[in-house]
Amino acid sequence: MASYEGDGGFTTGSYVVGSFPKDYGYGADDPDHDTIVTALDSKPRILLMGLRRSGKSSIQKVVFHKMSPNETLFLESTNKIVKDDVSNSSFVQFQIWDFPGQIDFFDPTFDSETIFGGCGALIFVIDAQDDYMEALARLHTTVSRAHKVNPNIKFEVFIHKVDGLSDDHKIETQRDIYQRANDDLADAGLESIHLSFYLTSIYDHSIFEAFSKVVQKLIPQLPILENLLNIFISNSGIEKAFLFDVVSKIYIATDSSPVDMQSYELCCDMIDVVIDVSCIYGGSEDTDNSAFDQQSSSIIKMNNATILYLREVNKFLAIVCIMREDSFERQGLIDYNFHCFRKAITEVFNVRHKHQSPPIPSSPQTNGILEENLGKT
Ligand SMILES: Nc1nc2c(ncn2[C@@H]2O[C@H](COP(=O)(O)OP(=O)(O)OP(=O)(O)O)[C@@H](O)[C@H]2O)c(=O)[nH]1
Repeated sequence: MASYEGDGGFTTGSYVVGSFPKDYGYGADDPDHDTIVTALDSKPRILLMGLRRSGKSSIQKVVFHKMSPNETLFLESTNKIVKDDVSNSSFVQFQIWDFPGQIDFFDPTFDSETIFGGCGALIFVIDAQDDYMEALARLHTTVSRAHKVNPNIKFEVFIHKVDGLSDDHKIETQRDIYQRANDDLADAGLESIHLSFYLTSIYDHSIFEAFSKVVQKLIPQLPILENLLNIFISNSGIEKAFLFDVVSKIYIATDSSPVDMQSYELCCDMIDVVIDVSCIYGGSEDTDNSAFDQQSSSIIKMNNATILYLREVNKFLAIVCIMREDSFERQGLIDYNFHCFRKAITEVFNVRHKHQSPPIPSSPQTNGILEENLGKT
């Protein structure tokens, strides 16, 4: 068990951005972890589709396997469906299926019932640096086919590789793709299908942010998590809090104040720093115990009177909070509230686990306990 309480030394602009170790150093088993692992037992699928070389495999490798963006240059073309179960290493209990670019829906061996049937979200990747007319035609075929089989699928369009475009060009491309894709659907009488669009690149945090939003739509407990985060931050003097899936750096929930990309990036960088420092200095030499566990926490003081505070929620989840330095003077209160928050989260997933059914839509009891406890401190 190790606890890293960093203090000072880090300033905005000078913090180290480390890479996540591939061999993630978790150790002692977390009692809550099994509950949470099985909580999302239905394991919906996320399908990654798009033309050849649009960047599907790169996205999957960068987000879930810590591959550095430059290494994706050497990825070979995918020739068959690659099914990746990320549930062993991540809170995100989904299977990601990476499809070859040249897949043919009219091939009799393509079993659309099975493929689209259990699918939660379909991510269609469009290479924004290339001519996208063919991709739009393929998007239309894919969406109409998938919707016919399973009308509950969420359709997510990643306008990808936007690192090569100027800001104006990005906006213009997004507008054009949005217009054309929706016009095609309207012409086919499918205007009821909703497409969500994201500008993404593996060379910055946009791909993690977009994936976060895709995953959040598939977490039935999201409104409760948001509610708990709102209560937690408003009673603790915290400005913003993200609940992170540590391995993928996807945020599975945040409070209801708007997300500003810079804050998200800062929190992602903090996770990298903490894991790197913990793995180097946190483990004890004579045991296999992990460097990073439930006791781990970190405080980074920035040179603009802002504090980043990270606490481990369980083996997969960490909360990262942003607050003013003076709010942190009451660290005892924040820590106490954090314990209430952690307990409430565990309860939320326990309910799901026990009843094997969707969670209670709002959880007045859980919130009540938390509020009461928060009030007492
Ligand atoms: N500039 C830029 N290049 C990217 C990005 N994402 C992926 N690439 C590059 O795009 C190329 C193709 O990526 P892949 O991930 O192999 O594409 P794919 O869609 O899986 O291709 P298939 O397996 O043939 O269907 C690689 O050289 C990647 O490095 C991005 O965000 N920006």
